[in-house]
Amino acid sequence: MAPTLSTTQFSNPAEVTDFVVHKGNGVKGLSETGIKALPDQYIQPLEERLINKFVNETDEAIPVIDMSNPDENRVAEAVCDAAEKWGFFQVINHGVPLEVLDDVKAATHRFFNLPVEEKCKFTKENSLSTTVRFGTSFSPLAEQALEWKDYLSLFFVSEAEAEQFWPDICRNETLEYIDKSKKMVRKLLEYLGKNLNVKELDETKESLFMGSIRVNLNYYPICPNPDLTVGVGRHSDVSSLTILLQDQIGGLHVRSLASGNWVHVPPVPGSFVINIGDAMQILSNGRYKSVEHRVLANGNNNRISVPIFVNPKPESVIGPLPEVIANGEEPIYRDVLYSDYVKYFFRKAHDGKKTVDYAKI
Ligand SMILES: COc1cc(/C=C/C(=O)SCCNC(=O)CCNC(=O)[C@H](O)C(C)(C)COP(=O)(O)OP(=O)(O)OC[C@H]2O[C@@H](n3cnc4c(N)ncnc43)[C@H](O)[C@@H]2OP(=O)(O)O)ccc1O
Ligand SMILES: O=C(O)CCC(=O)C(=O)O
Ligand SMILES: [Fe+2]
Repeated sequence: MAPTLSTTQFSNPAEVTDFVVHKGNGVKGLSETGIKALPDQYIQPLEERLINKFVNETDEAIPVIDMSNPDENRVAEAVCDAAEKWGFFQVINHGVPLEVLDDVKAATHRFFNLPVEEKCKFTKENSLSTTVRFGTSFSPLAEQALEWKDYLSLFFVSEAEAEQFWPDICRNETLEYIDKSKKMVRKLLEYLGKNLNVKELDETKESLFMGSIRVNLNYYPICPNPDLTVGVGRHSDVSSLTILLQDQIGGLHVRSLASGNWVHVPPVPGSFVINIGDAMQILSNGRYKSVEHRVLANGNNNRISVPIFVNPKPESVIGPLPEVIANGEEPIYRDVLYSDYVKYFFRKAHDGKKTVDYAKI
């Protein structure tokens, strides 16, 4: 007979929520109890789970771009083309030392392997800074069905602030990861900007495109019934650009704009997955696409990923760039305060591409 919740240490779903969300054990703690059946609150509606029906592993793949190609115009063209047609691509030979990537992955494992009392120092309730937050799922109080993921979210204010508030066990590696990725991020934004008639990344444009940085350390533990739930539900990022480091396990899927199929993003050692976020979609007046993506849960392996969300400053007003509108295009988005946009995103469950409607005219 299949095990049920009543055959585990939990006698009802509320006890599970208390253990995972309120006591801070996360889904990692739940997975490590040896739980054999997925608790009810993790069961996603059918339409959110039937991913395999729409996955096309062979015909479609997001572009892989070699950033070391000496023909820089070709690289820029490939980046802009992928941003318009896919909203997603992978980069190899990007100049970020592989050691930095290995170190931040190891630091992620170290953080999640801390005892629960240590991790709990960084929950929303306990954290000494609003820039540091350890949590689970996405927005547990707003969600009908929870997601099988724990995270540590770190908003960069300054080295001194990080020194004071970020967890010791992963601070230096995360700061180094941000620092060493900046050159690549600037290059990508320069390519994307030029194609929108933005001549240079001056102070104003820098603040709009890359005025704030958030890094999440994501942990997806082994799941008892991966087909019934998700690691991360369908969403688009609210960033301008996301730089994602994933390990070798796989599970990230992207919605193809051409076919509507879900396309797997295969792990490529030493690469980054790059995606356009909502802020860039809005700034480019819809030219670059912020595309739906999701992460499957996994029944055999723990998985980690480390996205850097490159964002406008919270106090920036974002709307279609004057350089884009100058060509006579009708703006399809209004001006919105970026922090309002992000709050709107965080206060509801993942809902595919609906956040961007907040800024639609
Ligand atoms: C977690 O799983 C995720 C996350 C993601 C993330 C994708 C992204 O694209 S993240 C990039 C977001 N951009 C920025 O952070 C830069 C701009 N930042 C800001 O404007 C502000 O820092 C702020 C995020 C709006 C927070 O401002 P603050 O004044 O402190 O507002 P609060 O009232 O504290 O928060 C508002 C609301 O959001 C919730 N929240 C805040 N931070 C986080 C966080 N890091 N993770 C999850 N939720 C967060 C907070 O709880 C508040 O909601 P309440 O209901 O509690 O009021 C993609 C996919 C994922 O699965
Ligand atoms: O873990 C992944 O591969 C993607 C995570 C993600 O989409 C996010 O954190 O926004
Ligand atoms: Fe995402």
